[in-house]
Amino acid sequence: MSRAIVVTGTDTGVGKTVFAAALAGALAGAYWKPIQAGLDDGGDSATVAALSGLAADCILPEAYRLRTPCSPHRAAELDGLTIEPSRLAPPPCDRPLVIEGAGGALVPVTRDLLYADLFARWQSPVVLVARTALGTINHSLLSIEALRARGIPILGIAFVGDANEDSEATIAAIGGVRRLGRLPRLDPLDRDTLAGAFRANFQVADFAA
Ligand SMILES: Nc1ncnc2c1ncn2[C@@H]1O[C@H](COP(=O)(O)OP(=O)(O)OP(=O)(O)O)[C@@H](O)[C@H]1O
Ligand SMILES: C[C@H](N)[C@H](N)CCCCCC(=O)O
Ligand SMILES: [Mg+2]
Repeated sequence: MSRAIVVTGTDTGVGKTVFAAALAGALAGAYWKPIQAGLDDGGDSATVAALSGLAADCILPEAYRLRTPCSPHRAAELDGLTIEPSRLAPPPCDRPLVIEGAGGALVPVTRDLLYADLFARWQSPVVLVARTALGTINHSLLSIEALRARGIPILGIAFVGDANEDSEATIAAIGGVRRLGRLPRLDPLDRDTLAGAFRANFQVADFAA
């Protein structure tokens, strides 16, 4: 398999999907959401398809598509399904594969498996996506500690939101992680504005093998 990069976050709704779309597009890569919980808006894969400009065959099919927008372990139970961890190995792909979790790193996949446990198995570099808003220092440092405790390689932290120079620098310094960049709030948010913002605020080489 070619290189995979895992995108996790400090919380749900922090901007993982938007960041993943920008990254996958910039790398001319592929995208995989192993478990989609909540199908009303087509799910994160549909968002990435729209925002990245990648061809449909670069959006790999989810292993599980669950109806309820909640933690995957519970969404699976509500759908009467058992999530089989062996189906959650990254699929073969000849492009850089961007893999998005769900919520934060300690979200349960099943009642005895967390996303972070999967990341530890995969040993692919992880990008932590974090808000810049108040509260992010604590959420980011907790997430970094949880990843480190499991021996997960951290590529760096990507911020989303308005600039908050001190919080961003404080997290990078205390957490001992690289600040990869910050995606500003985009209005409108579309394929062109996202690609431009990624180019302006991140170095693609930081994500290359
Ligand atoms: N840079 C941005 N500019 C404007 N809107 C953004 C930006 N980043 C994220 N958003 C918006 O914030 C919301 C949450 O973002 P997103 O879906 O990427 O979060 P997530 O971390 O992937 O959540 P989940 O845990 O559900 O997968 C979405 O409505 C998205 O369009
Ligand atoms: C439904 C949501 N958009 C995500 N797909 C799943 C978020 C799970 C969060 C669980 C939690 O931390 O309480
Ligand atoms: Mg998402």
